[in-house]
Amino acid sequence: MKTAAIIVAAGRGTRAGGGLPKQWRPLAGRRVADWTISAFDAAGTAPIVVVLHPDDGAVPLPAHVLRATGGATRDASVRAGLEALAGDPPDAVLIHDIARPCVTPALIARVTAALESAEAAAPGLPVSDALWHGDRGAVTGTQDRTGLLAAQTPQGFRFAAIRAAHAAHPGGAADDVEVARAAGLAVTVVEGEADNIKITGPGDFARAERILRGTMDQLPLPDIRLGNGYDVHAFGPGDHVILCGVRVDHGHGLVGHSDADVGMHAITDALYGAMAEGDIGRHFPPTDPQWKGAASEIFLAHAAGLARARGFAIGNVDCTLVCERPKIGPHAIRMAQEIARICGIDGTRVSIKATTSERLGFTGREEGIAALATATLVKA
Ligand SMILES: Nc1ccn([C@@H]2O[C@H](COP(=O)(O)OP(=O)(O)OP(=O)(O)O)[C@@H](O)[C@H]2O)c(=O)n1
Ligand SMILES: C[C@](O)(CO)[C@H](O)COP(=O)(O)O
Repeated sequence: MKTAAIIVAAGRGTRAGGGLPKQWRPLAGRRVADWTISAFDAAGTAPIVVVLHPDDGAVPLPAHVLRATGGATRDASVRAGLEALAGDPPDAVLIHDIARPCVTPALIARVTAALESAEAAAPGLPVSDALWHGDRGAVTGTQDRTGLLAAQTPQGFRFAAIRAAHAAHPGGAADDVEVARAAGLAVTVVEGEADNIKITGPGDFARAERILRGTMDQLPLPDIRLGNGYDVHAFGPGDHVILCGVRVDHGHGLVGHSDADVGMHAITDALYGAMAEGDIGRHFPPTDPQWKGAASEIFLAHAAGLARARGFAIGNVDCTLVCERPKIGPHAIRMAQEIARICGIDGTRVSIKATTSERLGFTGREEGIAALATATLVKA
């Protein structure tokens, strides 16, 4: 069943105060809105429509999120979200307040699952406090709480049914369950979550922050590995060198069993090192004639593939080439692009730089080139 989400975000958050509408205020390191949207991403709900106030049209949102312009009331904003989806209608839709950033993917999944057999489903929690009527600071009566539930979002519906229900409703509903019931839809109650609070007043930010930070503490730490690599190749006869996959004209070539790409070898060894998998020599023995003159891309692609197979993403690669000549600067960007292509990562994660050794040592005497590399591997 294709289940979309409408996240209503066109309110001004007047009760929360603070100058900025509450959905754009910071909370535990990101905006309130980012927490809410990422919970739906984590639950695999797509597409997601965020309904914005006309003044917020330019607010940054993740690229995959659809935008709609809301109205003067919550139900008008929901209708705008429904119309934004109507061109390519989903089977079902979850309607959620952006002001509930502590919603969990598990709750979203419960509501979604309930829609397999119900025309509408929404989270509710039995009211656990006693209820009073009050007037000007005085209790004027009590209210029996038997059968009372506190209503939460996301509230889920078959798309065509809730669109028709909203079209027929005169407006002024507290939530979409009220609209659905007015149209005669049966609504199944799904167990809500006490932490799925709606940020309403100024004090709710601290409470939501405590909830979210608690969630973050329970997340397993990412598995981060760091590897280094070092390689040297001597100059020999020739008219070019291959460095990080790029041919560079030079008065000498580099001597080696393979194409002698010293930079790519150092990077490959950094990846193997991060996995405690030895070095190139272990995987591609120099005594094996099949690797004679081989393009070093084969080695790097193997190390990157092994990392992927073990569930690691390459976080970044940093390589320093040590030589007086050839000059690396004019080729560094192309080298980084080539390494990124072979590793299957974004070019911004690769750095290729160079230094001379101030004419000292074998690199200073231009007898060869050395390369050092560092790479990180990350498993979430
Ligand atoms: N015209 C409106 C009013 C409300 N909402 C959304 O409906 C949700 C629940 O509303 P509420 O918590 O009352 O938010 P605000 O209207 O922003 O708050 P306030 O009443 O304090 O101004 C929020 O995600 C809010 O952005 C909306 O999309 N369009
Ligand atoms: C939709 C809702 O969050 C369900 O509890 C609630 O009705 C929104 O209330 P508000 O009056 O817009 O704050």
